[in-house]
Amino acid sequence: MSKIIPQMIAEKIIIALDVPTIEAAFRLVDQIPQASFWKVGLELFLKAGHEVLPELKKQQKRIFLDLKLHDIPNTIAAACRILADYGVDLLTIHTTVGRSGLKAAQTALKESSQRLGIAPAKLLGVTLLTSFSPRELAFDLKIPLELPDYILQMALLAQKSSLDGVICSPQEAALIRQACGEDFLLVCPGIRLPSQKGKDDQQRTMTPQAAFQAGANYLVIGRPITQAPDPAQAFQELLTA
Ligand SMILES: O=C(O)c1cc(=O)[nH]c(=O)n1[C@@H]1O[C@H](COP(=O)(O)O)[C@@H](O)[C@H]1O
Repeated sequence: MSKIIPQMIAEKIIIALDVPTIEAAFRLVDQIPQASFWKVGLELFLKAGHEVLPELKKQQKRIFLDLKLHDIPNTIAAACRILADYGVDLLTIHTTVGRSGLKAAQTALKESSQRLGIAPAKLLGVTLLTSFSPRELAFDLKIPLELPDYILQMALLAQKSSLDGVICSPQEAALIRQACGEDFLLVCPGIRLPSQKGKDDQQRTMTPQAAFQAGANYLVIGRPITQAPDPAQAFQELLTA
């Protein structure tokens, strides 16, 4: 029988609701009552964001709204003013929008939340998607930096632009933690057990334990839990492995 994971660890796991319907989303939420932090990404947001987000809040779940914004500063700021209404806990933007776009997003979020009298979402910059390999960075994107150095530069840009933290693979967490300090939030997708490695689009992965040891504050886990025959059991097993 698997061990029950301590609540303190369970609260640091964000489960990705990458499902196409509101019914499928709340089936998962009901199946794993110990999970308190859920991620709504593009798929579910586009289908039913205006229903899912208020319902998650009603159930007192914490919410990571992962829309990975990427646009010019004026458009991003306008989107952030609208998104602030949802009162989510975390929100993502691509760090490659650059310093003015990152600052515009953070300012718009803070001003709108203040107006609404709610805590602003913490804004996280996506450094480099965990589905990228070093080879793709060099040969497809033609970035003339080693992958860890590129990601470090993106994290430093996010920090200089007043973001609260970044999304990075756990493989880069220790490097970013050392450069950006203890208060900078590191949220890490790309979580796989050794037996699950190399079976899908995730390229830069680590186990949950190793990711926490590397300095991650939160882990984002999707398919290893949501596509398992028994999601609640998979949640327990992943964190006690
Ligand atoms: O921003 C994200 O959450 C994200 C960034 C990234 O670099 N890689 C990444 O996988 N994600 C998200 O994290 C989740 C990972 O899901 P699984 O690969 O199924 O565990 C997905 O919802 C992705 O959209």
